[in-house]
Amino acid sequence: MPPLDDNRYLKGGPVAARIIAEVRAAAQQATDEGFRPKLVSITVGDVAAVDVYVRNQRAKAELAGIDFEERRFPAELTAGELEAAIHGMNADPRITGIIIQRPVPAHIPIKAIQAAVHPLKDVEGMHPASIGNIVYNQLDLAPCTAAASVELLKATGLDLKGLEVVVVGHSEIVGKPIAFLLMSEGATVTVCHHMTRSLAAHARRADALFVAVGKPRLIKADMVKPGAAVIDIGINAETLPDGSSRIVGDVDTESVKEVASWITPVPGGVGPVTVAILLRNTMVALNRQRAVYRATFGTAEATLAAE
Ligand SMILES: NC(=O)C1=CN([C@@H]2O[C@H](COP(=O)(O)OP(=O)(O)OC[C@H]3O[C@@H](n4cnc5c(N)ncnc54)[C@H](OP(=O)(O)O)[C@@H]3O)[C@@H](O)[C@H]2O)C=CC1
Ligand SMILES: Nc1nc(=O)c2c([nH]1)NC[C@@H]1CN(c3ccc(C(=O)N[C@@H](CCC(=O)O)C(=O)O)cc3)C=[N+]21
Repeated sequence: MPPLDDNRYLKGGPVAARIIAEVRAAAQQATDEGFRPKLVSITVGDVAAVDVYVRNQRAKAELAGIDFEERRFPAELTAGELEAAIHGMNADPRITGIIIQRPVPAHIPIKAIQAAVHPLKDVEGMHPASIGNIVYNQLDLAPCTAAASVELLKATGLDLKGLEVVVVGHSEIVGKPIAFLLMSEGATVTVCHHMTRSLAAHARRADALFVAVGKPRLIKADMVKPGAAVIDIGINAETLPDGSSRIVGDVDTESVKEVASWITPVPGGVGPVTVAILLRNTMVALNRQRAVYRATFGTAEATLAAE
């Protein structure tokens, strides 16, 4: 197997740019028709892991023509206060999408908070009703990182039907939805986690390996099948001996790139596509809200014309 050359790096930039261009056209059209998309990001407390994400959300939303507002709450906020703020946003017609940045402080029950977001404004697909849609093979609004990871695998041109895929990590927001999305596409999916007996034995069977654990260099070259596609979802801050810090993934890219046929770099891989999918989801949510307006206020003729 030849070592990976430069164009086998599965870069997120071009995939993200294509998605953002599509979102931009859709946002422009919706705005012209009187439905301006607006995404609100909720952060509770100071979380370094969220800062990069929110900064990129703001920058790309601006590029796509989507209004963006960041609402930062103090770490002492109670769950009740946060729920009340979310209910206010649900009822505000100017706000068309809401994302709750994770993690939130331990005293706030994240599941209850995600369920407080109205499903029609749930741009991250984390409301139980939204995540349930994925089980029913309705895939147009999936959790952003999971959808981004699958989008990158598709960019290899590999046929997902019958593809042997291993997902390492089974969190609700990343690993599990990846497994469901891939099952819907016809892949044969194995999910590994911290109790898996031989991670290496499973990982080595994979034609496509997804890694979402949060442990730098967990996946080494001897755990990867020659010619596989490796999607590295990890975003870990690493401090260098000189005191500076950088972002690394969960895969030992230096060694794995000698074995794999495709590998997503960190940074520059899944991250930028995650942001693009969030904006695409914002338009999916807006279109669902418009369908409700049409169904509620449209005359029969107008409803037919819009279809
Ligand atoms: N690129 C992006 O857009 C995003 C990147 N991330 C990054 O992805 C990574 C994972 O995030 P997230 O899913 O939220 O993290 P979680 O901590 O919620 O989940 C980690 C998962 O890894 C599993 N795990 C832990 N140790 C091992 C091990 N030794 N072998 C196999 N599995 C193990 C855990 O299993 P168990 O529960 O059984 O312990 C758990 O399912 C992080 O680095 C995060 O920063 C996250 C969101 C977005
Ligand atoms: N509800 C919720 N959903 C998330 O998806 C979520 C979250 N909370 N909390 C934090 C983590 C982390 N995360 C990132 C996404 C993109 C980049 C990103 O764009 N990274 C770029 C830029 C890196 C840089 O500028 O240094 C890259 O990897 O190339 C980073 C981090 C999403 N997360």
